[in-house]
Amino acid sequence: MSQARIGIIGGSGLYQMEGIEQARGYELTTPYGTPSDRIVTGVLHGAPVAFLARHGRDHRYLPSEVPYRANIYALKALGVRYLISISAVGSLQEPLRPLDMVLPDQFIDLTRRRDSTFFGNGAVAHVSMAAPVCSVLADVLAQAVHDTGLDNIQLHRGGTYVCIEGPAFSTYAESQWYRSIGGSVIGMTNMPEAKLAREAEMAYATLALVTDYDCWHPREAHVTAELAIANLMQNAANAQRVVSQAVRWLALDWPRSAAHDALAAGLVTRPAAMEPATQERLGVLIRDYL
Ligand SMILES: CSC[C@H]1O[C@H](OP(=O)(O)O)[C@H](O)[C@@H]1O
Ligand SMILES: Nc1ncnc2[nH]cnc12
Repeated sequence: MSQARIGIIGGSGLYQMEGIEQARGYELTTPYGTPSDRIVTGVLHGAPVAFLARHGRDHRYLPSEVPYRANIYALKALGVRYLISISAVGSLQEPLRPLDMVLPDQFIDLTRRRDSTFFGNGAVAHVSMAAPVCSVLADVLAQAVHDTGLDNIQLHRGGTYVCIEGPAFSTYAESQWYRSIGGSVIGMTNMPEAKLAREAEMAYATLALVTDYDCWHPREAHVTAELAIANLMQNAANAQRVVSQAVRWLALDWPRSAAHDALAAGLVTRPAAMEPATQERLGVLIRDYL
């Protein structure tokens, strides 16, 4: 199987990645089920990458239905160590305007019915999520936005992504509450994705594309899926240019990330003490600790 060190997960409106050479599709199955779609590996700007459409290329999975564990496991099996997530988000703060880009550095997980760990069944791990985004990867993305010279697009470094269960958008009262607890942007997918990426020891960062003002703003239209996807489409080409520049930077020196050793401090159960079936299920995730 080809090795891809950089993973790219495309969200709503971004179902394929332009410019991947020597492209090859993998239909994988994992101990955690089947990923959202085939994974396309190849070479982007000289770097080995793997692309996956989070909701499937025909957008068939609700945020609650996305097989997050299978997605991350399959990317890990392909060799991914850096994971760039691209997501449509609503803005919870006036200065974050539709068509702006945001690199969130925190998450508030308000999801309720998703599998958010690979562990369990005789294997315990508690990874740190104090700094859920890899700052090195976020720096690379920021540099890439700068290099790409997107003059009319503003980039905001940092901010808190509030992840709701969905699929309905928020009520006005909820939207105001998320603002009051410090939310910058809102979406439905980055949790548990970011937690699972940390368990899989991948450096994770989200390039968030603002599509709307959710429903709190006194003068702006309330979000609809149509509005969000239309605005995302306007920005999809820009996002692809940013990602393709970022992978070029990453491949220059493959920077180390604290996330690459997340299980060194997080894994509580010694792999030798795990049942063989549990060891096998965790597979590539604990390979370095056997
Ligand atoms: C179609 S708008 C709502 C939808 O878009 C975002 O998904 P993604 O992060 O995959 O771009 C949001 O979280 C919702 O799933
Ligand atoms: N307002 C919003 N709420 C949740 N997810 C979103 N994705 C894009 N806009 C959103």
